Amino acid sequence: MCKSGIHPLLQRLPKCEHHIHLEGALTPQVLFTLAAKNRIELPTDDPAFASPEGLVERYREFDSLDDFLHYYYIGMSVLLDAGDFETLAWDYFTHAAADGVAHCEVFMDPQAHMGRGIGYDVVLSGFQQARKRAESELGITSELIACFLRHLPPADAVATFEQDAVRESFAAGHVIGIGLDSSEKPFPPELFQVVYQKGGFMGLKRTAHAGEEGPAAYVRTALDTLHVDRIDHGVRVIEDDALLKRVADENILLSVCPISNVFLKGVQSVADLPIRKFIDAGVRFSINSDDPAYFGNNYILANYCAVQEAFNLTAAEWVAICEGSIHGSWCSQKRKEELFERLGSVSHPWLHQGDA
Ligand SMILES: Nc1ncnc2[nH]cnc12
Ligand SMILES: [Zn+2]
Repeated sequence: MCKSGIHPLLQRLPKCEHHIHLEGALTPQVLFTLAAKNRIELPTDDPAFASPEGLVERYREFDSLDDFLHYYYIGMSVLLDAGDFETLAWDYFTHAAADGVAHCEVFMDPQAHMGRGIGYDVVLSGFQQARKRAESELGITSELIACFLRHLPPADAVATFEQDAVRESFAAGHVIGIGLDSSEKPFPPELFQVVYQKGGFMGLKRTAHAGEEGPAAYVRTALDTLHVDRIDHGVRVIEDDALLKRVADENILLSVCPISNVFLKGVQSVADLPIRKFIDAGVRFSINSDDPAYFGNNYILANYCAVQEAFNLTAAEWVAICEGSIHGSWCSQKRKEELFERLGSVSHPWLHQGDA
């Protein structure tokens, strides 16, 4: 909870989350519980793995994206059966519900599981089970996005895309889009043109991490060569005026993750992010948690609060951010209309009483 007078509004806003890696919702507690259940031996040469508290401490001092990813990939080694994936996703959905998420579009990393012998169907069925339950018990709608890992060869992404189970999940609409994540700097987006072209032929939605640690130029090549509909992070677009204008003109949504950027040392503090500049330039963006279990257990509302404490936005500006998040979502038009209606009823009194 933040000290802002508009905290109750922030809590109640019907939020759309577009940038959350389900594997990044694996808390140290759940990690240890699943490791014990599945008899997975955690690394013995790293004292951080001695206890959940040790991991909590270690997660406070990541010095880069790659330092975090090292722990992220070890962490997911405890996920074996469909129930484990369901447990993980359900844990995220309950936090999301508490924070006022109405709709979310969640990432998964199939190659990271298939590469250690876990079937795509196992991963998918666990996540699907949790999604169904989230809709019926929590009223949260969701979509699933399969990310390709940019530290693996582009041919690996293509081979994964071509697997029958993967193609079937796209064709059936169980997975509506593709993304690109993992280590950014040495792996520019254009390396992955072939798999994105295949995604385009299948009518999939497309997004890619770009401009997190990598340069603004990666945002441009993601747009030009991968034909993405949105950009994950994208904060370094601020270094290129022409590109910033293009992102605004083309209504490209940036899925910004403020607390993640601080934990991974992209910026020193949330106040260093270009939030005010994005608003002034008419850039559409949403605010997201990225890997909440690794970044201080800060889910979406904590990210909204961190932005509010740094930028002291008005109620009208928050409503505009939420409107942009709904417009930029990949849900049905009918669902968007429901979300707009909820936003209108929540925001109405605030917009008429001015900012507290
Ligand atoms: N913030 C991030 N950037 C790139 N890849 C990721 N995978 C999980 N979180 C990520
Ligand atoms: Zn991410």
